[in-house]
Formats: sequence, C-alpha cells, structure tokens
Amino acid sequence: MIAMTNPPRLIAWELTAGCNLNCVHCRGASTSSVPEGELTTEEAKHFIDEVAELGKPILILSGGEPLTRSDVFEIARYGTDAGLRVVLATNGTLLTPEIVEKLKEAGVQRLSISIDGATAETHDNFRGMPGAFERTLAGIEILRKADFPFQINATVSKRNLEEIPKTFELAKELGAVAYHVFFLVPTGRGEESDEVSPADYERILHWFYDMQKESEIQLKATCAPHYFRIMRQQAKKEGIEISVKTHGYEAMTKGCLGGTGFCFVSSVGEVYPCGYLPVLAGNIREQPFKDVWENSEVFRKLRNPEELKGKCGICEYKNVCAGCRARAYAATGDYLKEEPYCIYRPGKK
Ligand code: HEM
Ligand SMILES: C[C@H]1O[C@@H](n2cnc3c(N)ncnc32)[C@H](O)[C@@H]1O
Ligand code: MET
Ligand code: SF4
Repeated sequence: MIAMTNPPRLIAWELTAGCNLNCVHCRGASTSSVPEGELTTEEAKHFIDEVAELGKPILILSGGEPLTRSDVFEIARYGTDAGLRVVLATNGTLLTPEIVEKLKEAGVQRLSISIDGATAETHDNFRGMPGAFERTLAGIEILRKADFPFQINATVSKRNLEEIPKTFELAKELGAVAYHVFFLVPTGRGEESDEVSPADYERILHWFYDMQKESEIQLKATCAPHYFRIMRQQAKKEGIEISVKTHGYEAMTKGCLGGTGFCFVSSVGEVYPCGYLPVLAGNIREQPFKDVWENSEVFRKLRNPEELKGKCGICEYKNVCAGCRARAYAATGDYLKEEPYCIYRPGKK
C-alpha cells in the first residue's frame, strides 16, 4: 500500500524579499533592494493552481513586505477564487484606506501586524526605523475603521523579553482577534546572542499558558514547540484533560508543523520546511509543488519522529513537540539533532 501524505494546512509565501524596514531580527535579511528573479505574476498564479489542486490550506502572503509588491491584490484575488483562505502578514506601516479596501475586495480574510515592543523606542529599535511604531498604530487605526480583522505578531528576543506581556495588553486594547508570539530563530539577520535563555523560554511559556486559559482572544506560540510539553505538564498538575474546550486550537495541533502541515515558499520559488530552516526541499520552477511536498527528502525525514536525535529522540513528548528543527540546524548544522533551547530532561514527566 502507498502511504498517503496529508496536504499542507498552511503555506507561508514570501511574495517578495524586499521591504521598507530593516529589522534587526529579520529571517529574510530583507532590505529596500529587491533581489532579482522573483516569481512573476503568472508564475505566482500557476503556483496557486498547484496548491489548490492539492488541498485548501491557509495561504499566508508574506515577505519581505508583501505590500511593496504591486500585484499583491491580483495574487490575493486569484488565491481567494481558487478556494484558499488568503491572509497577509505585514509590518503595517504602508496601510492606507485605499489599500485596506483593495485587500477586502481581494477576499483577504485577516492581516497579521508585527508589534515587537510596547513602546515606540523598543519597537523602532527592533524594526530599524524611527517612527515605525506610530505608523503601524496608524495602520491599525485604518483597519479598525474598516472593520478588518487583524492579529498581532510579536517576536520574543532578549531585546524585548520584559515588554512581551505589555504587547499582549496592547493587542487586546487595539482590538486584535488574536495574539501570536514568535520566538526568535537565529537565521538571516536574527542573532543567536539575542535568543532568550532556555530558562526564560520556560518562564514566558508558563506565563503564556496562564494567559491562554483566561484570554478572550486567540493565542498561539510559534517556533516554541516546547509549549506543547508545558501545556501537558501544567494540565496534568491541574488535573485537567486537554481538549479544544479547555485549550482551544492548541489541543489539536503539535509543536512544529514544518514539513508536516506547513511549508515556506521563497520569493524565487524555493520550498523550505519553514522560513527559518535553510534546508531546501525543492523549487516550484523546476518541479511540481505536489512532487516537492510529497517526495522531498527533508519533508520525509521531518514527518518521521523516529529520525530525531539526541534527547528529542528519546523524549516522551516527541510526538507533540519535536523541538525547533531550525534552531537545531543553526546550532549544529544537523536539523535532526536536539532542540538546543529546551530545559527538559526526558523521563522526568
Ligand atoms: C490568519 C492570519 C495569519 C497570518 C497573517 C499569519 C502569519 C504568519 C507568518 C507570516 C508566519 C511566518 C512564516 C515564515 O516567515 O516562515 C506564520 C507562521 C505560522 N503560523 Fe501563522 N498566521 C496567521 C494565522 C495562523 C493560524 C490561524 C495558524 C494556526 C492554525 C497559524 C499557524 C502558523 C504556523 C504553524 C506557523 C509556522 C511556524 C513555522 O514553523 O515556521 N497561523 N504565520
Ligand atoms: C511573521 C513574523 O515573523 C517574524 N520574524 C522575522 N524574522 C524572524 C526570526 N528570525 N525569528 C522569529 N520571527 C521572525 C516577523 O517579525 C513577523 O512578525
Ligand atoms: N514584513 C512583514 C512583517 O514584518 C512580514 C514578514 S516578516 C519576515 O510582519
Ligand atoms: S521582519 Fe518583516 S518588516 Fe522587518 S525587515 Fe523583515 S520583512 Fe521587513
């Protein structure tokens, strides 16, 4: 019998590597100069056709800054018409009422807006542009007036660790429908020296767990697979069964979806397990997307927990966590080795 591969549930697509900001942590090391060879509008549409044939994932139009690409609305419309749930990730500084209207017309369902500090000083230092915070807040005001749903994405690093709870408060005050924390991955301009310590991961993820229990808006921790262990450890202590009712969407999913439910497509058509793990799975200019998704070596390995090495390989939580493969790669050059930022010793329960 031939083993079936599930289609992706979520695809992040770097429509362009160009950007109007210059963030210290940017995985794409994006700047205002746009590298050559971006997928053309026609190639982009062809890719959408290929994705829609395989399944109906959420398609995240990302970057770089996707709003610097003039055909972004045409691409979004095409994705919507193909039956995909199209969302867009932006730094929020370029939003105008006209752009928001066009995004609505293109059927875009939600925007994510990055806010990496609760004060202008922290955010602007992070984002490499004085005035970015004010411009992003102005962008959010336009979204609110247009009644356009948005989530806040905040990236945790040593530079803003203590302000993270305040960014959550800000997200709620601003009327976000969700708050997603990303944990810095040292790739592109992201530096290992800015990563928070394993003990701080543990502390912030415990805080996140407590917030999730009482929050009225949706919370998600991205690139912190250990959250799924902590969730189980805490629920056990509290004598709670994990269910969608008690723990929301997080009850149904697992730590890292890279290569199993998620992949990243770069501005020149390269396919990766995620935007932080530079191990190439294939290129949609050279191969059908279906072929890359189903057959590439890196995806096949990531789908098999038995491939995990070190303490991740013997951990009782490996099926729900599996560690961050991008951090393992950045630290050792081998994406199957143990997650370097996890404090847990397998077998302790
Ligand atoms: C609806 C608006 C959303 C937007 C705009 C958005 C945006 C993003 C972006 C830009 C990334 C980073 C991708 C990269 O650069 O590699 C990302 C990652 C991710 N998001 Fe979201 N997201 C949204 C909703 C969701 C939802 C609803 C879920 C869960 C069902 C989700 C799950 C994930 C996962 C699993 C990753 C992958 C992290 C990784 O392994 O690379 N997102 N999201
Ligand atoms: C989609 C989200 O990804 C974040 N982002 C950009 N670069 C990195 C990185 N190296 N590590 C973690 N998150 C990152 C952006 O700040 C945005 O909020
Ligand atoms: N530029 C957008 C943001 O800052 C999306 C991609 S970030 C790599 O949120
Ligand atoms: S993180 Fe986003 S906004 Fe910042 S430089 Fe990278 S692409 Fe631009």
